[in-house]
Amino acid sequence: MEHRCEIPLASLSGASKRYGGTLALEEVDLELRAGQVLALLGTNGAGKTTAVSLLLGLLEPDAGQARLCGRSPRDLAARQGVGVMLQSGALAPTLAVSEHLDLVRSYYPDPLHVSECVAIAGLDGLLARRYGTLSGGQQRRVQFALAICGRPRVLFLDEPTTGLDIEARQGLWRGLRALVAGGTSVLLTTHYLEEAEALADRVVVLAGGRVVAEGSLDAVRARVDQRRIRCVTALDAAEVARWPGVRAANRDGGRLEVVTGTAEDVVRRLLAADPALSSLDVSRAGLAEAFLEITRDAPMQEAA
Ligand SMILES: Nc1ncnc2c1ncn2[C@@H]1O[C@H](COP(=O)(O)OP(=O)(O)OP(=O)(O)O)[C@@H](O)[C@H]1O
Repeated sequence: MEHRCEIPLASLSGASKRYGGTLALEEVDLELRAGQVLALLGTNGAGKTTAVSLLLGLLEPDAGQARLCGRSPRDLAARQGVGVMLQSGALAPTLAVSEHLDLVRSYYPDPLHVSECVAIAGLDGLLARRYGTLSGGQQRRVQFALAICGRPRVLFLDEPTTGLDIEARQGLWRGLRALVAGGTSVLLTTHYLEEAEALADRVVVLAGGRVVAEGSLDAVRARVDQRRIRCVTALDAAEVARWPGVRAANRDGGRLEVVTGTAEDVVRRLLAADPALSSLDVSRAGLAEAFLEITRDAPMQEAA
């Protein structure tokens, strides 16, 4: 592999960024290491795009530091081998998809073959189409192809599957997994929690410009370690919701669904309270619940 760079491939240390009265990022630390897929999760306005912009040198931090391959992100050498797909991917509408691909491929010494780009990004039948005539989802796939066509060592994807239908989203995930298997490291931002669950080794959860959780998917889940209990019972949901350790209890037809951090205690109490209880199922709550739990108490910070 040519010129390997220092790890971490991308990092923020103590990075803060303010837009006028809004503190968009406050003392954020994060690292993307070789071989990783890091998902930056957060609700609208959490600071994800700002973090990516700092890492790419599109913005300068007010305090702290951004590094790309151990260098300033504004250093051309740092940006070599980096592929980028931002949210606002304005491309010439009158050029054909194949012309866009040829143009961007020409910037790189060893680009992917057009057929590889088509296969990875799902561009079958689109090469001859003018970019401006494509649907939003098709345009997103072209932007993805342009981000990967230079065989990037590091790929930044800012909400790559926003606007894609389920099939297209899963197609992009397959393409991304193929790249990762080939050695590409990825930092992606997403609102889609299942996207982080499907792709990422590590997650950083941002809320109000601060990192509120960081680690492996399992570690982030363990941080809130919740279980979902489902069962068929006549017990009253409102009453169960008041039991110690119960975060939520809701009824869905004949089934009761309980979210709790103390599953064993709650199961014991459910069985004692209703000997006729049946169809008991206990599962680990998904990242969605963990994420909501973590971000609930971290509102956006506005300066006075
Ligand atoms: N150019 C700007 N001028 C003023 N405020 C900005 C600017 N860009 C972002 N902000 C504010 O900074 C905060 C963080 O925005 P950012 O775009 O980084 O969040 P995000 O997590 O990417 O959100 P989304 O998921 O909606 O894209 C928000 O409150 C946003 O309104």
